[in-house]
Amino acid sequence: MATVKIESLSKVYSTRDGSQIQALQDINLDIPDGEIFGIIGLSGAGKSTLIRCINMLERPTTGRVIVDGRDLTALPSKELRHARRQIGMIFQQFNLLSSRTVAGNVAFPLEIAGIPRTAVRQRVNNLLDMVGLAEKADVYPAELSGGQKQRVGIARALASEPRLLLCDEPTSALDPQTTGSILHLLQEINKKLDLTIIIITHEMQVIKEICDRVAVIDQSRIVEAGSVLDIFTAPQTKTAREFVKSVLNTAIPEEVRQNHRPPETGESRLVRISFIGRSAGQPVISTMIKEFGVHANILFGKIDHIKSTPFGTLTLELIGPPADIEAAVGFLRRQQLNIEVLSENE
Ligand SMILES: Nc1ncnc2c1ncn2[C@@H]1O[C@H](COP(=O)(O)OP(=O)(O)OP(=O)(O)O)[C@@H](O)[C@H]1O
Repeated sequence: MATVKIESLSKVYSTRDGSQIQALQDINLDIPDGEIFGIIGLSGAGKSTLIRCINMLERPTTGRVIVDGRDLTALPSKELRHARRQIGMIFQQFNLLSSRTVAGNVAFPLEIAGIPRTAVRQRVNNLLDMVGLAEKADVYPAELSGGQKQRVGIARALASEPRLLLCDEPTSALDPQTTGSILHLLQEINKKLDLTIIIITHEMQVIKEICDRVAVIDQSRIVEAGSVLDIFTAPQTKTAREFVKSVLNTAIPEEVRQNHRPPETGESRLVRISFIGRSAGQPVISTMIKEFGVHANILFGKIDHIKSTPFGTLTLELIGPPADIEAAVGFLRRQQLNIEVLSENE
C-alpha cells in the first residue's frame, strides 16, 4: 500500500518551435492507502502527463509528488530509481517485449534488479498463477489475445512487489467483456496485495466498476473530485455530467416520451429521483401521494451498480394543482434523495 499526495503540480512542455504548452495546472490530490483512484478526462486533458509525473517519467515543472511521505521531485537520481521500483505501471498498448516469452517478460524487471535465477522462476510462476496465465508461460506475446497481453503486463508490473500500481488506459484497447475481466483482476489484486491503484481513463465505465474515488480532469485542471457515488449522483460540472450521462442513461426513452400525454386536468411536472444503496423509493412515494394529494405516474425506472452499490433512478410525472406539486417536490427534496425537476426533453 502507498499514499500519494500531489501538491500544486504543474507541467509545461516546451515545443521545438519555441511555444509552450501548459499540460497540467495546479493539480492537488490526496490518495490514501489501498484505494483505487480514477482520473478521467477527454483526449488532451492531461491524463497521461499526470500519471507520468507521478512516477517521474515526466518531471513536473513545479509542485511535488509525495509517495509514502517521500517527495519524489526532491530525490537524487539513485534514490529516485529505488523509489520507482515501488511503483508498477501498466499501459494501454501493453508494451511487452515481443522477443521474450510470457515468463521472460515477467522475469525481465527481476533480472535487471539482479534477483537470483531460482527466486525469479518461483516469483514468475506465482505471478502467472495470480493472473491466470500459468499455462502460457512459454508462449510469445504475438500468440496472446489483448486481454492475455494485459495480464502479462500486470504480472510484470507486480514482479518488483510495488506498493503503488499506475494504470495508463489499461482497458482502452480491449473489448467490453475482456475489459470486465481485467478490471475484475485489478480489483482482486487491490484487495489481495493491499495495493494502491491509480487508473487514468476516458471511459466512465471503468470508474463506475472499480474506483472508490475519482478526479475529473479538463483542459489541464482537476475540475471535480470526490467519491464515485457522489460524482455519479450529483455531478457538479458539465464535464462530469457528460461522463456520467455516457454510462448512466437516465433519459426518458423516446417511445415513452412519444406515448406520453399531458394530464386532462391539473398541472404536471417531471421529477427524476436518484437513490443509493437499499433505500427504495416506494415508501417515500406513497407517503408523498397520501400527504400532498398529488398523483404520481411512473414513466421510467432503472437500477444500476456503482462498484457494488445499487444505484437507482425513477422518473415520475407528478399531477395536481401547482401548489400541491410544489409541496410534494419540497417533501421529496427533504428525504435525502437526489431530486431533479426535468424539462420535457430531459
Ligand atoms: N512531450 C510533449 N511535448 C509537447 N506537448 C505535449 C507532450 N506530451 C503531451 N503534450 C500536450 O499536453 C497536453 C496533454 O496531453 P496528455 O497526453 O497528457 O493528454 P491525455 O489526456 O493523456 O490525452 P490522450 O487521452 O489523448 O492520451 C496536450 O495538449 C498534448 O498535446
